[in-house]
Amino acid sequence: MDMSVTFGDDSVAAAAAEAARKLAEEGVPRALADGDATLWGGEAESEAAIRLGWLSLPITSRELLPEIGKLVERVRAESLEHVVLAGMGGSSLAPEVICASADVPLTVLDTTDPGQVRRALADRLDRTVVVVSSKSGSTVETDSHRRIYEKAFRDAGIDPADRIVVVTDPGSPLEQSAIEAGYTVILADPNVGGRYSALTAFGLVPSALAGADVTRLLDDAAQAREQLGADDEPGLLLGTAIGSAAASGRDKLLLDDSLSDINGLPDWIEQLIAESTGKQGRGVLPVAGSEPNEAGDELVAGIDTEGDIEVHAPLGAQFLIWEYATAVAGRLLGINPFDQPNVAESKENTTRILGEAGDGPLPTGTPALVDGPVEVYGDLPPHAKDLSDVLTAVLQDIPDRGYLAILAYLDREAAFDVPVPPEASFETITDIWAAHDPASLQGLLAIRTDRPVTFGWGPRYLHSTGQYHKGGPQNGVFLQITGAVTDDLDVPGKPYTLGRLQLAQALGDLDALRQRGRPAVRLHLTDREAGVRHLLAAAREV
Ligand SMILES: O=P(O)(O)OC[C@H]1O[C@H](O)[C@H](O)[C@@H](O)[C@@H]1O
Repeated sequence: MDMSVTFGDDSVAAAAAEAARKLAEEGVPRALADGDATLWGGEAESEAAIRLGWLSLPITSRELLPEIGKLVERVRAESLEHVVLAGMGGSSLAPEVICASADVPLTVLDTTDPGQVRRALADRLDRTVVVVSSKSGSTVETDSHRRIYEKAFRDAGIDPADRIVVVTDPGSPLEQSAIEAGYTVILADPNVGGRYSALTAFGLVPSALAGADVTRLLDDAAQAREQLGADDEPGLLLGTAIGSAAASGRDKLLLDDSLSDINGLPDWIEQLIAESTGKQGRGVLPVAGSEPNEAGDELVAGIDTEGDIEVHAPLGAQFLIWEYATAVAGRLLGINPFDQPNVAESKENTTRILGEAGDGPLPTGTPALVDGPVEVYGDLPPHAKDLSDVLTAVLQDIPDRGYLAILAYLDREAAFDVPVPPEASFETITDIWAAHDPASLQGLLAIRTDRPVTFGWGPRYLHSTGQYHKGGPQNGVFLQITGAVTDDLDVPGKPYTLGRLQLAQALGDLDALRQRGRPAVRLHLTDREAGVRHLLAAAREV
């Protein structure tokens, strides 16, 4: 099995080797492989002591395989072929990449967009099994999905207990309610944090149900594990490369997987790196979905692809290598790589906003400008007369060494619903999709600045890069996009609809960013499809 970290940039290689040599002198690689919780300082120790279980998962998770095997058999016997995963951040990013790489279908719900959830509900409900995954058991999005599916099943005369599988930590409120409801419950290893949980039940259960070979994943990870602790091991070199580059100012980590057979790993790495390092005004900004632009603060990590650093390994091994690397980089950066101290800020704001609004409208404020189907909220320069001016102003606002984050609280799949001509070539079809996809904004704005431009779907990013946005360096500029909801969805047992929760989440994060003095503009699409087209057209004019 090819498993290596190599370097396309000699200076990065030299700095990584030097940092690795120093760590080896201190005995760090071995100590980390053995699960030493003291490596990140006294303040981090108590958390680290219950967060290093990922080091042994390639072995310990094998114990889950018989239980998972039985579940897969039952689900197959009942012809439940549509696997839906409700889970945020660490509870869905790994299964998403595992299934995409294995080319098996998995519907991931990590959204509060009513349209996106409705689409999943409308798809083969009679043959759907839903995995409700939440480590804490209290994540609002996942709780909402569970409630919505329970009702949908009941309305269709299906017993939810036959269709809902819960993955959670022992003792969580979800474990309790799931047992009471008679659901199948698979418990995860509580000594592993969400973003390190790819090889726990959180990664394995939905992936196995969808048809991925999870034994192979553990086998590949086990091979990577055998090397941990050695002085020239891939995870150590990757971690020292990332940590030493960041210390010398190359703290934007561009993730390039364009030549890899692994599908979508950057989205998983993004959470791992952003939540682990982005705190105390420090951190490494992961950038997924963007071309290298050779800015001085950029470091390109290629996954089976050329880069300043290149990581070659099968997926199971990639997980472990990146986790070990992140723990190493955390030590070099002087941060605790196992907490996420600023994620809660936006959640608390959302709860407050919903509570204060009661039944009334949410506090959206008044638009500073309206351009066709797009309302603009935020402080704009006086000369801004239309959307192109707004985008220009936003780009000009990015400080030296800063970045732009586009945050879209929209339906991630809406672009694929746009009708295409029956005889259209694949190229034409992808062009049509791109013309309706809010994510196209990333590329359109990236070519107009030498600063990194990131793109995140809300509320998904709140559980990933959201930590870095708030806890990392004070150099981000934020462009949030929200949209009018035409067909909302009730959240059974809750006073809000999904659409109202989605908007409150956007407003909650906007508040958290502004409270920290981060420049943030919100664009609201009063007609989503027309709004996206208008926005992309405006970006082309910048
Ligand atoms: O698995 P859950 O407890 O539902 O948590 C899902 C996600 O929520 C939080 O926002 C954390 O910051 C993430 O690290 C975590 O992966």
